[in-house]
Amino acid sequence: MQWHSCTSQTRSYATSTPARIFLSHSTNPYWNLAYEDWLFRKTPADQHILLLYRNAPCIVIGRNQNPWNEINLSRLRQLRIPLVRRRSGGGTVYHDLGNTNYCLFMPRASFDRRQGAELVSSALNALDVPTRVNERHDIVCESFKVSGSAFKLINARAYHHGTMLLRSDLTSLRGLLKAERPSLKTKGVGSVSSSVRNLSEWNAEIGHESFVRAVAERYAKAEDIELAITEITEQDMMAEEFVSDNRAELLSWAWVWGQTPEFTIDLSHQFDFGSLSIRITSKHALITAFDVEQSTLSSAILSQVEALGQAMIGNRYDSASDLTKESHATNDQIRSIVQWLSKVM
Ligand SMILES: Nc1ncnc2c1ncn2[C@@H]1O[C@H](COP(=O)(O)OP(=O)(O)OP(=O)(O)O)[C@@H](O)[C@H]1O
Repeated sequence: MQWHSCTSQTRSYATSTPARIFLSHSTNPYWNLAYEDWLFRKTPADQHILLLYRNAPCIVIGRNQNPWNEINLSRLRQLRIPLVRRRSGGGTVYHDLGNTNYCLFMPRASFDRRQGAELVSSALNALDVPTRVNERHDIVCESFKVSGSAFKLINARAYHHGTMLLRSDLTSLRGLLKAERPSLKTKGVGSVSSSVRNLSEWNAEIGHESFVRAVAERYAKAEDIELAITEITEQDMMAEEFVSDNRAELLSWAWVWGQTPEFTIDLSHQFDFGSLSIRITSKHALITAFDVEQSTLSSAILSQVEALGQAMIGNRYDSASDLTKESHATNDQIRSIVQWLSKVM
């Protein structure tokens, strides 16, 4: 048995498996997240690992979040940016090649919510960027958020992963994330919106390579290992059946949308011909109820609205707008209601 001592932390522990550092060359979020989960579940429980990766533009939501509450979905579709649901909790973040992610794996017994962020922040301080870790365990620079963190703990294992805004497209970031909709009630987790900045504002030279190098060096020192980075390609990932299966699950509708916690949405509108308030309930992203709460519509129109609502039950919430568009409404009033619904749902 070997003892690893930490030079920069107070932690000291016994391990039989030396710490390792991996750098992914894939920029595909599904492969990277699947590989991250493989490292979490399939490496020895006592092993400390650092994984670094970055993704092509995508939005990554937390395991228990509601995409309709977090994202400007029409903009996401317009920009053809994928929506990815990760396995850890926490909020919604934007990724692109200007954002590098780190993931620190460890035995649960050595897990500490702050330590990982402190390590990354001290690596940045060595690059002359004045970062610090705030009370939410986010890394901030002055008062601006530059990194967000999430954690996962299962049995004897834990990880802490985080983003790092080096030179991301902040206009896309802001345009794709949206304020929560007060009319949508959910048991899911809401994001905590912050003012974000890129680290390039403090260090014009900083980029993926220099960040990777600085964090890897700091980690090697803390773990008392030689600095050796194992580079991983998509081919390496594909060779592991667990990773391929995991990636397929991350791509599935059942995971991306179907994991959405139950929610209700209250929608009201004043039309020229009367008012309508409805409540739609959704479970596993399927419509489970459509209730008219209040209406001053004529009884003929109201019964058509109710029939439309009944037809929507059992359908995916994300296909409801198509369904309403497809309804062959011959009546102008119904057509207006259908158009309104397809816009606001
Ligand atoms: N790549 C990013 N890095 C840092 N902050 C971001 C990024 N993208 C978006 N943000 C900001 O972070 C907010 C979400 O923060 P929240 O604390 O809810 O999630 P998080 O737990 O930090 O996310 P993660 O777990 O992925 O790090 C967004 O509303 C936005 O203001």
